[in-house]
Formats: sequence, structure tokens, C-alpha cells
Amino acid sequence: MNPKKLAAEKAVEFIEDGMVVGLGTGSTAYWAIQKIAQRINEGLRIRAVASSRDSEELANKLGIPIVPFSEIEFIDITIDGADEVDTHFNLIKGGGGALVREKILAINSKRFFVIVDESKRVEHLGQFPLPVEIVHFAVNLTINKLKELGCNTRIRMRNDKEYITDNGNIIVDCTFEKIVEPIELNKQINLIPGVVDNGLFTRMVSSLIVGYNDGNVMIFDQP
Ligand SMILES: O=C[C@H](O)[C@H](O)[C@H](O)COP(=O)(O)O
Repeated sequence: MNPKKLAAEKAVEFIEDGMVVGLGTGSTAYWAIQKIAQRINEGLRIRAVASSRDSEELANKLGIPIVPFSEIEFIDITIDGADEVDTHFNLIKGGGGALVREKILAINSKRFFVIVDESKRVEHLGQFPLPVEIVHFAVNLTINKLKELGCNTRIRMRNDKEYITDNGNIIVDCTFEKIVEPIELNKQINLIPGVVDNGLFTRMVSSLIVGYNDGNVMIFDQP
């Protein structure tokens, strides 16, 4: 069975009637959204907030009631994927470009469940280029400052054009050899004027749910 689907479906078991649920983005969160829709068809009543237009469209199609960010005070549970997870449950996210909204959901959630297949677990973050969302008009100046932190940078492209996020910004993918101090790096990046946010999610995860290729699924609570 698909390990992403296994992890996603396990996480959805934690959703209860009446909850406000944050919907993640990506190929793993996709399975969670599908399962939530199935539970709604079986009678579950929730309100959901989406971390991207893609997830909102999918939710709308499946009949999951979506409320805008402006209408909620808190989120009970957010279920989302990740590009990398280290041994302290720090994450790199944003491979799908949704990191800003995802981080807002994660940090305002009572419980943040991260769902991954086993390939996403790493000793140190950094094999996956770190996505940084920046404003467009100061691109070169902002990239120079990012490079001073010791990374190689690449502006994300889609169909030969700069990739534009749901927030109207661009993404710079930053390759660091190895990220040994993600908490510090997160702060340093976000202090650069022009940076909106970056894909390091530190000390946010409540539980990590890992799906394995052999069909197992394991839940790990924040160490
Ligand atoms: O912006 C996208 C998100 O952070 C995704 O949750 C992340 O890229 C993982 O995606 P996937 O589940 O497709 O590997």
C-alpha cells in the first residue's frame, strides 16, 4: 500500500466532530483530504482552512466546507506533509510552494500532525533545497543576502517563467551543504528584508506519522 496514504489516513483518525482542521498541500496531504471527505460523507462535521489554492480547490470538489483564514481564531488540528524531517522533528517544507500559509496554519494549531513516507526522514536537513519566499521587486538584493548565509540559490521556475506563489511572491530554493542549526538559520533568514518566510519549520510538530513501504505506519510524538 502507498506509504503516504497510510500515514495520511492514520492522521485523519485524530479528527473529531466540530473541529477546525488545517489542510496541508502536496501529494501526501492529498490523501488526508480524500480521507477527510470520506469521513464527512459518513457524517463528520468540521470546518477546514486550506494552505493553498490547490488544496482549497480539491476540498471544494470533494465537499469539504472551507472557511477563510480571516474567519477563524484557532485551528484544532493541521495535517500536512514535509520534504524532510530531522531527528528533532525539524522540517523543510515548501516543495510545493505553500510554505507561508502552511506555517501560519502549523503555528496556530493546537496539534500539528506531519505525515510522511519513510524516505523523508534524515539525520540533518539540507539535502532538499530550502524554499524561501521573497518579494519580487528586490529579488537580486534579497538573494545576495541569502547567499551571505552560505547557500547556493536558484529562483524557482515553472514552464519557463518564475513560479509565483498563491501570495503573489517568488521562491528562491537555497542549497546549504548541511543545516546543523535549523532554529538559528530560520531566524537569520527571516531577518533579511524582502524575505516573507522560509520552509524551516522548527519546534512545531506535535506528532510525526510515518508510512513504510512494507505497509506499517508509526506515530512518533515530539521528542
Ligand atoms: O509546499 C508544499 C508542502 O510543504 C508539502 O507539504 C511538501 O512539499 C511535501 O509534499 P509531498 O507530500 O508532495 O512530498
